[in-house]
Amino acid sequence: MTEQQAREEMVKLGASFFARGYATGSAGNLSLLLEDGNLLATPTGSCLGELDADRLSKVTLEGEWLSGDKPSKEIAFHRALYANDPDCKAVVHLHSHYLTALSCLEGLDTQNCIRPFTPYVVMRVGDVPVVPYYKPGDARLAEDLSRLAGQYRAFLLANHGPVVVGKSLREAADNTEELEETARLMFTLGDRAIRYLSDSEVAELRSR
Ligand SMILES: O=C(O)[C@@H](O)C(=O)COP(=O)(O)O
Ligand SMILES: [Zn+2]
Repeated sequence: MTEQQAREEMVKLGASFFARGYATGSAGNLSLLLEDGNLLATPTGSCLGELDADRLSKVTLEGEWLSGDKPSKEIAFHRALYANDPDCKAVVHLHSHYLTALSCLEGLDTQNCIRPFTPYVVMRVGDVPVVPYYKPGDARLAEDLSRLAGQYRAFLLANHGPVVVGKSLREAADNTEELEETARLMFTLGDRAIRYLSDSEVAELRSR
């Protein structure tokens, strides 16, 4: 994919998230690894529904701002994921409604906050660890994600929202949506008794 195609893909997916209510206001940020080894990221304060392909931020993996508008305040945690996960080619962070609601609950299993009850989330994402609460932009988000990177495809920032990696921005976006729909199902099911997938059913999905 050329840099221009990557820019257009980011604009298109940002607009799609926004149009369907997965992103609101200026919350959330996206990034992807360009073929030249640099990162393309959404500018800080930008609305995902109104990104401008020519004003997207270009930064090095070391964090030097090369061109475009000032990068997201979360660029450090995006960089931490690329640096520590060779399969990570794109990152999506949203404040999507149900995952953010989930991130505010007490007593989450911090190793995996989404106990599997449908197959697709296991097949596409797997376990989702919880990163403790730090204020947005805090360097500790990058430190914690550095340690978890490479072992997981998605993370839930406590009292904040999801962070999802992918081999492409499209894959990261699709997986974010799958997680958001799973969180929505959790709230829909509420206190009803759920038949969770058994360990062997989960293992079968993981070994495909
Ligand atoms: O929650 C926050 O403030 C950030 O994590 C965020 O979602 C938007 O920050 P920018 O990417 O700097 O606009
Ligand atoms: Zn955020």
